[in-house]
Amino acid sequence: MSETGNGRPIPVGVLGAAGRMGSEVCRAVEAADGLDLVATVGSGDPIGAVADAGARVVVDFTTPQAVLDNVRWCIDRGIHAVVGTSGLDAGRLDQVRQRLAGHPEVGVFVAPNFALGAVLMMEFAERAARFFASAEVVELHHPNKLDAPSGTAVRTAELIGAARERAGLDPVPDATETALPGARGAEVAGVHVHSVRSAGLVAHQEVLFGAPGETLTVRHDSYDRASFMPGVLMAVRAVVRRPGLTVGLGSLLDA
Ligand SMILES: NC(=O)C1=CN([C@@H]2O[C@H](COP(=O)(O)OP(=O)(O)OC[C@H]3O[C@@H](n4cnc5c(N)ncnc54)[C@H](OP(=O)(O)O)[C@@H]3O)[C@@H](O)[C@H]2O)C=CC1
Ligand SMILES: O=C(O)C1=N[C@H](C(=O)O)C[C@H](O)C1
Repeated sequence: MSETGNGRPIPVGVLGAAGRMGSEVCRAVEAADGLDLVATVGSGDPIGAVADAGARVVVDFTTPQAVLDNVRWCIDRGIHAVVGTSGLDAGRLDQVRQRLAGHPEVGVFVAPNFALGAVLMMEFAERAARFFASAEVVELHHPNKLDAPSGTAVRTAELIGAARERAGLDPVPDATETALPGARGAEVAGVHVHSVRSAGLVAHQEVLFGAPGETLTVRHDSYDRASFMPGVLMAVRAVVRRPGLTVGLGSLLDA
């Protein structure tokens, strides 16, 4: 099946190919109709291999430190990018937008979480936010994760914070006067975010809402990295038809 309209499959390169996510993405691309895995790049390899191999889309699952340079490199060479790596905060996304301005034909697709259930969990949390005085996010991950809080938790807190602001809610009630450092977690957009790291976990998040007499818990669990693959493949197929920056998988689910 042709994904490009030219009768040929989309050539795909993967950055971070030896990592937990990168290796899963390589297997998923190889097994997917209409996609062709043409280059796999690890931390010791030259990124130029993806251009040499003719990749039209690059998937990046590297590190928060490496990702921005990788994305800029792709944009400058007219290669579309699908980015799952965390660490592209609002300021860094602005830098991506600026770079794209000089390459209007290129698409960059960034999603803090490619699991469809996690996307829905964020949407449900955003919808619930205005009805509850209290909101806290607890994210739980495997102990090899480099960043805390997770990109998903930061994005969720931002969505909740914005919804609370639109609704004119007061700050979350909290009488804490003394606390050990970190006891109340990190604060993102006025929402407390707690990070748990434990062997046995993959990627999990709970959003706890509270109002007088009731609580609502919205929870998502990724038990296996296979959970991220349908979203990654969806983004790879979409990005060739979507110039500019797209953030989040939500827009694809409604298409
Ligand atoms: N959006 C989503 O749905 C998801 C996002 N993530 C995010 O993806 C990222 C990767 O996670 P994970 O796979 O668990 O991490 P890993 O550490 O398992 O993999 C990262 C890989 O990238 C390699 N690497 C580092 N720098 C470069 C570079 N400049 N070029 C090419 N390869 C490089 C590393 O090599 P080496 O080890 O030699 O340094 C490593 O093999 C994280 O930021 C994580 O938060 C994870 C899961 C889902
Ligand atoms: O490092 C991980 O594993 C994950 N990272 C992403 C994040 O930071 O939100 C997505 C998912 O939580 C898995």
